Amino acid sequence: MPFTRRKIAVIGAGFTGTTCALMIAQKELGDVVLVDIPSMENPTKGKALDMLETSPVQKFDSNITGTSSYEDIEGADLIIITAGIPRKPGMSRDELVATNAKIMKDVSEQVKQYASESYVLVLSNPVDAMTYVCYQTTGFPKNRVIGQSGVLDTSRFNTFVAQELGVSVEDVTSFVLGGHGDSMVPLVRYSHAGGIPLDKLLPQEKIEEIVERTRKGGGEIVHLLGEGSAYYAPAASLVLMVEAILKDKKRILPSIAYLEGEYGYENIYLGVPTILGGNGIESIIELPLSNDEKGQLDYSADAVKNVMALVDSQ
Ligand SMILES: NC(=O)C1=CN([C@@H]2O[C@H](COP(=O)(O)OP(=O)(O)OC[C@H]3O[C@@H](n4cnc5c(N)ncnc54)[C@H](O)[C@@H]3O)[C@@H](O)[C@H]2O)C=CC1
Ligand SMILES: O=C([O-])CC(=O)C(=O)O
Repeated sequence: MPFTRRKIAVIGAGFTGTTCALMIAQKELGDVVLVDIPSMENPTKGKALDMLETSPVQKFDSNITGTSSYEDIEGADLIIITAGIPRKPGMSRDELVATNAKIMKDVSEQVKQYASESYVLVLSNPVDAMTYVCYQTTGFPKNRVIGQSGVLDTSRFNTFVAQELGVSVEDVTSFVLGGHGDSMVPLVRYSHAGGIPLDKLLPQEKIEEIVERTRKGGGEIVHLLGEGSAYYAPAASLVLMVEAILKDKKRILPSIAYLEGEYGYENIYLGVPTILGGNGIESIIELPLSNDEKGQLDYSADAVKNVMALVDSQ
């Protein structure tokens, strides 16, 4: 059998979707099909063509097409769902739940119909609950329905740490657990720069400032933009996860995963450390947590459960 190219569908051709599509093509991870609603068909085709026309300059051979027809995602290996509305300044992500749950359900039905073997990465907010909607609607196994939050939240944390220390971002590693909201749990105890624990390098109050800024990192960008929300770092985070899966890299990355007993939680999608590889979420890593860390994670899990209950009651 000849080798074939990977097919990656990006649903939602807005800021995050298009940025992600271009990054995927630049890395030649596969051919990209960008999908949006019928009234956006021409702009979606136009964005795809414009991106494709960068390929001779940027030297990539991935194809990029735009469509509003779900038949075009037929047989996709991987689906990225960014469809939905972003929040406005002053809003929480959870306030998007009613509108975006409907969109997520519609999109997930199409994914189930046309790409039943695909791996799905969800970005739309409130992302923990939207990943749950996608899981329920597609009926796909839990290792194939994955949400993105922790790679982005960790990237923000690492950015602030590197800035504060005046060192390379490449040397900073950390973990952020929990829901993608202001109650997320940056795990300072598991954060290092050059292998040195963070609390040996920065005073406690500086670390607390960074934790707080990370928790509100999405809101900081929403406020600065005035309209819409972050898209460069979210798209880059998605692409890291795409690469981990399509190249079977077995990366240790935070993912929003369906928990069935891990960390003491049942039937909830929550951000936890995972091994991401060719089979999606291949396993969940259970880190030992202090009482304080577990208390913070419980609080965050409760916040996610409340939003999941809203989608269950819709
Ligand atoms: N989980 C995370 O870390 C992050 C989540 N987000 C979320 O991602 C979502 C998208 O954000 P942006 O791309 O900035 O928004 P955007 O408004 O630029 O793009 C969303 C696109 O979805 C499309 N859309 C709406 N309904 C659709 C449907 N039924 N089928 C296909 N497409 C549909 C819209 O026409 C629009 O083009 C938002 O909900 C935002 O809050 C954004 C950044 C980070
Ligand atoms: O803040 C938002 O609404 C978008 C998002 O999830 C993020 O940038 O973390």
